Amino acid sequence: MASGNPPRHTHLGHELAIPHHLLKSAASSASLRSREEGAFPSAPPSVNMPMNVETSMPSGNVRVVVRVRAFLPREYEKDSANLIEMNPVTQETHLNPPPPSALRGSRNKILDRKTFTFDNSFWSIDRDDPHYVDQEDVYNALGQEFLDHNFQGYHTCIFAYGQTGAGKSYTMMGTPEYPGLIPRTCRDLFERIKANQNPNVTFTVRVSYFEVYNEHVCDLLVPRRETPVYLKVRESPTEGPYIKDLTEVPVRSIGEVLNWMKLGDRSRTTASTNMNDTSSRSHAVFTLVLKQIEVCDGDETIERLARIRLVDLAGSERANSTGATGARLREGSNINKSLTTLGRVIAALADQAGRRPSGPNSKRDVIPYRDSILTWLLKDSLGGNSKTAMIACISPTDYDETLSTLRYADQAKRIRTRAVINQDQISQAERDAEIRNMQETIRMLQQSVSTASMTQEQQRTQSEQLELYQREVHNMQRMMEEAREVAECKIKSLQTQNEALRLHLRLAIESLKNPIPPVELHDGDSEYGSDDGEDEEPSELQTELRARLHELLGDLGMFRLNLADDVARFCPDAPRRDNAAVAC
Ligand SMILES: Nc1ncnc2c1ncn2[C@@H]1O[C@H](COP(=O)(O)OP(=O)(O)OP(=O)(O)O)[C@@H](O)[C@H]1O
Repeated sequence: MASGNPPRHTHLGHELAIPHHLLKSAASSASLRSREEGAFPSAPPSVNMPMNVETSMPSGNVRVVVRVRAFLPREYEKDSANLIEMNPVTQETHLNPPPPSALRGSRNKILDRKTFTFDNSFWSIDRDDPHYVDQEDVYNALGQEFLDHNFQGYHTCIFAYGQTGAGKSYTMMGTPEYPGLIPRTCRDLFERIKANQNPNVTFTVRVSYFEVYNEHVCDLLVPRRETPVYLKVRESPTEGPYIKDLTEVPVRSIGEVLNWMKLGDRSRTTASTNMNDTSSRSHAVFTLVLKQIEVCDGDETIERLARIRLVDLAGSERANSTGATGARLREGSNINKSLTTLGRVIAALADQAGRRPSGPNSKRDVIPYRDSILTWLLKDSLGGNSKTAMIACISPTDYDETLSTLRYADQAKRIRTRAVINQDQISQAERDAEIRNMQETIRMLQQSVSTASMTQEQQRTQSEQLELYQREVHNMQRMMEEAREVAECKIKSLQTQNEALRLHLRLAIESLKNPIPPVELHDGDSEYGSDDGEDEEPSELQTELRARLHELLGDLGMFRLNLADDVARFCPDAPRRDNAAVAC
């Protein structure tokens, strides 16, 4: 939108031409300006980030890991066989066919041993195994690296996929005893912020939490009501799909995030099925937005923005194994519908990535994001501006479901996203001007909506347009507010420094007017010393006091030298004194 002919907005059956500069500013303001991946040489030293961010993720590809969970009591009871093998060196995952005794009577298809290779194969079956991967290991292998990307200004998304009861919620959320990736990410985020040494950088964190249940979006950070409130999904040309009126709360500590997380978890839709006592019946999306504002010289600020999206999908399931009927069955079919759409989106993206780079006129496939709310909301994470990872969770005992999950994951490996650093460097004056331009655009749109007899369709389009602009202005105002707060802090600290300098100078001038006479210290000169102490050893206290006195006199000498320097710098007309004379 920023170049070429200005797009025209339909108005009253004619076209309403919005001045080009207004459109340009509106388009560029809502999303932070981005740099191409790799263009940003290294993280600023202010951010607690390894200088050499080591990444095993090939540039742009979705990172795919697989995790096999421990046996559950019901699997022990049935004496189920373990079908999974993993090679910690090659990261291969092997799926073996079940023993003939475990095959259902009618089954006559021959099952093969299947092998897949992922970025990581996490073995979480037996805690006593030397290669056992616990919650911390998963975080260290994946979460840490993704948080590094966030501090660099990249959006990221980690989502857990797998059949019901395969360990998605355990991996993402975990238990109080074994916290998962989400609480660990939050903790590490605040620890890194606390460790930041650069006083010019300030951090703000906001959190939101929603679920997609039966193709409806519910805000998990507002208390549940009798009649559920469903939120609408909208799409902005600059931000992509977003949820209108979703609660986003600022958080200042890990304690605050955990409280919100608990509140959200209590509102989440879960139910007991044959496969899982606390089965998630919805897709839950936990999002943190990290903003870093660095105040530079003048009124310029650099802002880096990262969205950290952590998704616990509902489990894919077969109706006969979950034993679902009624509402559970309807939930299940909706869950499967959105997961099937997710599968189609992944397949289309993988297919697109597998083809040779297309020429300027070649047609790109339409990716069916809009076929489900889940895929529409994850559009950016799956095929856009995000570094993305998929954790495929598998059970060690179910051949068919595990094979389907592994195939899904294998396809996801081929997807390439286009992550960019979301960074904006702009002065307050420029931003003020942009806001004024956008407000002007809104005023024109308001006029066009209210003045004339438009068809309902035109009115709807105009209103949507208006809503988008208003959201953009709101975002800009919030950014300005944050930048202003940071600048005010900086000004306060400069004022304090200024005060200190003034005091220093006043002392300097006073010292010039009333010079302190040089003091000479002789070893015997102390009210604590002895007069005839020639042959008497000084006490420990005396030695200590003498040393301290020497130290103080040394400091005094330095102080006087500094004063003389300051006087020479700040009061060049004052009578000059010999430095050597003022120093002791
Ligand atoms: N790595 C693991 N180690 C030990 N127990 C695990 C592990 N992963 C999962 N579990 C246990 O397995 C059970 C099912 O796990 P979880 O609820 O995470 O599955 P899920 O994939 O989220 O299922 P659903 O899709 O139905 O919500 C839980 O009792 C959980 O504690």
